[in-house]
Amino acid sequence: WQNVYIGLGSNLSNPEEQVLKALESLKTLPESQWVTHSKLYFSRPQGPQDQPDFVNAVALLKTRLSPIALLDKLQALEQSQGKVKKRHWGERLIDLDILLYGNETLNTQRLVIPHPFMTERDFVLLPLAEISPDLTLPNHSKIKDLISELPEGFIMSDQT
Ligand SMILES: CC1(C)Nc2nc(N)[nH]c(=O)c2N=C1O
Repeated sequence: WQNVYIGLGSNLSNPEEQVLKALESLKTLPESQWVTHSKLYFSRPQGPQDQPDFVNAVALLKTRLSPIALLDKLQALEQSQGKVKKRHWGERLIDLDILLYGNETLNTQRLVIPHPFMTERDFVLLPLAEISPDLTLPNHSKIKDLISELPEGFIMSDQT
């Protein structure tokens, strides 16, 4: 079994509900075991600012699915939830990203693991640190150190 961390994000159509719904559907993935999920984090958009605030979370599962098989399942979940992605880095109904897959690295057209932008995203690093404070990345960088090196924060609040 491999530990896999999934990043969730939404900023359309009641984002909190979209993230909670996606968390429930992650529990139904085949060949996988649900472990835990972070609180929900509310943040200003990173990148294009002309879009609504985001709700983000991170889930931890154990899976026997290969990275690509998992990606296919996550993309199917996004579609079934009604993923509406108008423009690149624009608003979206739900995003499910593979952040980490065990200690593996992958660089293919469809999938790059660890997620290429995760190290400069507080809305990924903070929920990750909440569920796995001592996590280190395949390149041996520690989540705690990455958090201390972050530029200004986007997080406004997390779910109390
Ligand atoms: C548009 C872009 C880059 N910015 C984001 N900004 C925040 N706060 N949360 C996200 O999930 C997110 N996702 C993105 O893809």
